[in-house]
Amino acid sequence: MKVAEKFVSINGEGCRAGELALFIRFQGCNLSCSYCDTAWANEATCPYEDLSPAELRDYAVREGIKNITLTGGEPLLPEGLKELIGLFLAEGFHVEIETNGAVSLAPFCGASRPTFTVDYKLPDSGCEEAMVHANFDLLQRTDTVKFVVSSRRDLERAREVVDTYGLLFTCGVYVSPVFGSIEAEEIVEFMKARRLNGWRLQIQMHKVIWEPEKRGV
Ligand SMILES: C[S@@+](CC[C@H](N)C(=O)[O-])C[C@H]1O[C@@H](n2cnc3c(N)ncnc32)[C@H](O)[C@@H]1O
Ligand SMILES: Nc1nc2[nH]cc(C(=O)O)c2c(=O)[nH]1
Ligand code: SF4
Ligand SMILES: [Mg+2]
Repeated sequence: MKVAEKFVSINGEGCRAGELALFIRFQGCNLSCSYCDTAWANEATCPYEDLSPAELRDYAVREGIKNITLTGGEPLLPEGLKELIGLFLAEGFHVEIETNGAVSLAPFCGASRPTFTVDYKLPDSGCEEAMVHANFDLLQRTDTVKFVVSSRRDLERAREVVDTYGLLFTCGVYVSPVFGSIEAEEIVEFMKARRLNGWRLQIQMHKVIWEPEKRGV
């Protein structure tokens, strides 16, 4: 499996934000979002370590961090992912997957499954047409749909998607600014004006703690 970077940090996003997590970032992605902050990991020329699922399991056991976040790139693409998830779950790790909404979750939703944070790519990302809406039927209370917004237009579309698919009844709903593109205050005003109960604003904590471009944190 092509691993672009692996590191221990605090999780800057998601339902376990602020907790320690071990990150595995896979190389390669099937989308090209306008705002992607890890475009470097999507390049075919990006240096990577080639590690087997068993090697990654052994690495995680050595590190001794209970939360594992699989990200990328797009983490649902690499061959061997199902095996890797199985090995991590068998060791008792909490496995969270940050996925882009453009890959079916179905193969990874057996009896024992990871937690998913599914991005819904909004109009300003340029990738909305790739969204797999059937994924919404597979989500559980412990999963999250995350909307990364750049504009008022994105916010309006996020609201439409949440209502159309009844997301507040099935999973968590998070909204997060494209870093530097929209003021968090504008998102809060939108939430207040529309009385968006149950929505949760999230700021990428690692970009506040470290330089926004810093890797490995
Ligand atoms: C780099 S992506 C990797 C996982 C997967 N490809 C995805 O898009 O969910 C991890 C998370 O970072 C978010 N992200 C990427 N660039 C961002 C930016 N400039 N500002 C805020 N969030 C960003 C994505 O929307 C996604 O939720
Ligand atoms: N600290 C930290 N937390 C994160 N949570 C999700 C991340 C990601 O890039 O998917 C990320 C990341 O890159 N760094
Ligand atoms: S799907 Fe994720 S990794 Fe791929 S381009 Fe979009 S934000 Fe970047
Ligand atoms: Mg990131």
